[in-house]
Amino acid sequence: MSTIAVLGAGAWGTALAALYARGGEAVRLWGRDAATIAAIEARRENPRYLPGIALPPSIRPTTAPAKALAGADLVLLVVPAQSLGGLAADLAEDLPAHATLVLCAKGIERRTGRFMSDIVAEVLPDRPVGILSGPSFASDVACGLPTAVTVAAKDGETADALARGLSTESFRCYASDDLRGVEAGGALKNVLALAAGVVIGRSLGASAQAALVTRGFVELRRLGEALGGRAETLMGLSGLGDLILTCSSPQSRNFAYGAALGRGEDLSGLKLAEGVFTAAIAARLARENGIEAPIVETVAELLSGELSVDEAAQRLLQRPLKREVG
Ligand SMILES: NC(=O)c1ccc[n+]([C@@H]2O[C@H](COP(=O)([O-])OP(=O)(O)OC[C@H]3O[C@@H](n4cnc5c(N)ncnc54)[C@H](O)[C@@H]3O)[C@@H](O)[C@H]2O)c1
Ligand SMILES: O=P(O)(O)OC[C@H](O)CO
Repeated sequence: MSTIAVLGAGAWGTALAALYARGGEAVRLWGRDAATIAAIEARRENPRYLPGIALPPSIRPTTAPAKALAGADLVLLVVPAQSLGGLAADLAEDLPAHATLVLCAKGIERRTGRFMSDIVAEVLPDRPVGILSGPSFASDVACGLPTAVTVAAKDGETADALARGLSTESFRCYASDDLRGVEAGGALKNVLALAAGVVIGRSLGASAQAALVTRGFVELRRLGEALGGRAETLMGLSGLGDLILTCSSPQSRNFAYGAALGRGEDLSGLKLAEGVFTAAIAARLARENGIEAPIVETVAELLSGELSVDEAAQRLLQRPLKREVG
């Protein structure tokens, strides 16, 4: 049995806590929001982020980081990408020396262009670090529905050990030593899910959706490779797999955000959509690396208000014709 500290009591942190508590691990769940933690303690439910899903009684919720971290073998960092650097710095003193960190956010730090593993390597150097990414909606995982994801680490042995430690009967983890490929796939698919949502919200049709997702995948692969990932990783669960999931389901918050944008609705009050924070920095990284990424760039300009939805669609359709491959 492992002792697992889950840091971040939003939808994904709560789902992972439920998954591992049901699997018999000792799980502590830390959150900064006292009302959410109190509700989990009292009602065995996270009413704000995962309403209606019963949580195992063995989860130990807390607002005290030191309590969550004491004696933990595995520490799952499950806050949004833009908050990871601050959280890692705050927790440095309480982290057990031997604990392996598992980074669960999908994004790129917009101010610096750093991926999640870069942030942690700088703030908490010399720690064993893994990335967990792949097609996995929090509510599915919290309910025990099956899926498969990728767990990556810089070296294959650490990745294999993490994949064994993090797999359960319903949650199948494949190991990878391509850390950058796995985190690039997870971050970039969010930007493309926004675009797919816009297509559906603007009623442009299922044909346009399939075309956009296919060309979006070309961009994900090109840019992911330019940033250091491997093509076969980007074609795996954390790239193509998660792209398929989030570009086809309104259950995806990124897709839902794009759909609301496409319908011209008020966007305030929507749930976390990581692609909103990643789009501009991904477009900048593409430009800096000489990578053609018209969909990613168009999403960034749409979000910044430089383009309307109809102008964005026209711009993509009117690009010069070219060969599909090469
Ligand atoms: N929800 C999913 O289905 C899912 C699945 C896989 C990966 N992820 C990724 O996990 C990450 C977290 O997503 P989520 O769904 O849990 O989001 P969420 O909006 O449901 O919850 C975010 C949580 O982080 C907390 N938080 C935010 N900033 C913080 C800070 N500075 N310090 C401490 N806590 C902070 C919030 O209070 C909240 O509890 C994202 O990068 C997301 O892409 C989500
Ligand atoms: O709801 P989304 O769009 O953040 O997607 C959640 C997960 O990343 C799906 O794998």
